[in-house]
Amino acid sequence: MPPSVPDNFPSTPGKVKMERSNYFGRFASRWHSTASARLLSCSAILLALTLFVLFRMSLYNGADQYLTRVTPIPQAFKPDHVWETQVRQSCLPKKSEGLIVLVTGAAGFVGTHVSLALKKRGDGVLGIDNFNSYYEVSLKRARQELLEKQEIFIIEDDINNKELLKVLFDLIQFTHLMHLAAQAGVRYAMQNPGSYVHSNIAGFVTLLEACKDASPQPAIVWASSSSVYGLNSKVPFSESDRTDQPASLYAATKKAGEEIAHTYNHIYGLSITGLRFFTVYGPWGRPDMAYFSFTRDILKGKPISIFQGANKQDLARDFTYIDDVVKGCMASLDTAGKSTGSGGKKKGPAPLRIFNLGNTSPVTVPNLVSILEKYLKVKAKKNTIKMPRNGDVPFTHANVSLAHAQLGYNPTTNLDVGLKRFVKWYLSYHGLEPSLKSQRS
Ligand SMILES: O=C(O)[C@H]1O[C@H](OP(=O)(O)OP(=O)(O)OC[C@H]2O[C@@H](n3ccc(=O)[nH]c3=O)[C@H](O)[C@@H]2O)[C@H](O)[C@@H](O)[C@@H]1O
Repeated sequence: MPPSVPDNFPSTPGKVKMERSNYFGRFASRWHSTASARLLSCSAILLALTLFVLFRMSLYNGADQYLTRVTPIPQAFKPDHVWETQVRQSCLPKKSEGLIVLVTGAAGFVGTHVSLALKKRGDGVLGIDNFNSYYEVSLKRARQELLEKQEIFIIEDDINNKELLKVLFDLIQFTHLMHLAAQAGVRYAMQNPGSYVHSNIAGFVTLLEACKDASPQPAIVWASSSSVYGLNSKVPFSESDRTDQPASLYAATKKAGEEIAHTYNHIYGLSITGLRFFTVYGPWGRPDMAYFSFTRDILKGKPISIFQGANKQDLARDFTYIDDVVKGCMASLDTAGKSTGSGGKKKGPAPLRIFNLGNTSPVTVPNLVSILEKYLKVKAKKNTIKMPRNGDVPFTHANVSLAHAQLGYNPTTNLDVGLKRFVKWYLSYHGLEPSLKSQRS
């Protein structure tokens, strides 16, 4: 709606305005002297009014479209008995002193693996995921099936639904929030920037608001990203290195998350641990990532593009295997100190931590492709092209000594071993190797 102008709104004083009104006065009085002129001026006013209304409507619709896509209005949430029972059962720990963890992005790659690991050791786990179509929803559904087999319930909703979160936090006293829901992908940020703001910033704040209001407040562990190091050229990347040069909007939203975490820790006493993941890969992985899309294209005989940096330098990533990352996540949950506030009030200082979870040995993209060729037993059709200016960084390399000292984090899977396991899963999942089909279940 156009903003209404109050009656007492001061008009711009001065000479120009006076002259304009006099001119229009004289002009109008001449025209209004005949009936036909009066008719003409009425039609002109009507036409102008119609055009103005149409113009405002088009503006409003445009904005509204944007708002509904990026910030859906929270739906009134009314839980029923069946829903409550599913939630309570899923949250029930199977061991004494078990954690009660809300996992966001539970149908995602890391979310699925962490949920299963928690459940396996007897913790209570509840998932939430909006099942968006950034990549194949069928893969997310297949992951959900895996979780359901282990009696893990996933609520299908958006983390921005604060009414749902209120009901949930009133119903269950979560000991921990494992926040893995995010708009991932470095390069997609140029196509759909709004989705990064929606999930990685607005969604995170909505969750933190729910956590700070809870009594007792849960401890929070969440996924930041190695991309926050951006154009940092000091290697390996340490947590104390500069992170003020993000190269993509994705990286900028993750960096914003780290600053937001500081604020909620400072004001409300929330215990918050951020984990900077380094290009996590493995079975049940993300189809938008290079190792996954290369596998698909190599098997289809389609050419793949290998990006190169300045001076034809190969790009390199500190590819980190999913099982190592899961261990880092579990250790972060186990060592997270308690939040100190309750009902929105801070009672004392709480831990605020940040850790690199990488592999410590970067591998170039051409090397990654060679390993895939070996296990797929197919030669790739390679196009080597200059890295597009789309937010990529030339290399990543983690220093994990802090995570090692405080979490006992110790990555043990190299890229060769990890990709062998990935290829085995990929072929089995897609029914490309009948003998492996039985292992899928
Ligand atoms: O660790 C991280 O912080 C990030 O890791 C990955 O981002 P990225 O490292 O770009 O992973 P891929 O998209 O799998 O790309 C890996 C490498 O392959 C290169 N690549 C990608 C695609 C392609 O067609 N060709 C190509 O050479 C990329 O430039 C990059 O060097 C994830 O996609 C992010 O969500 C995550 O936060």
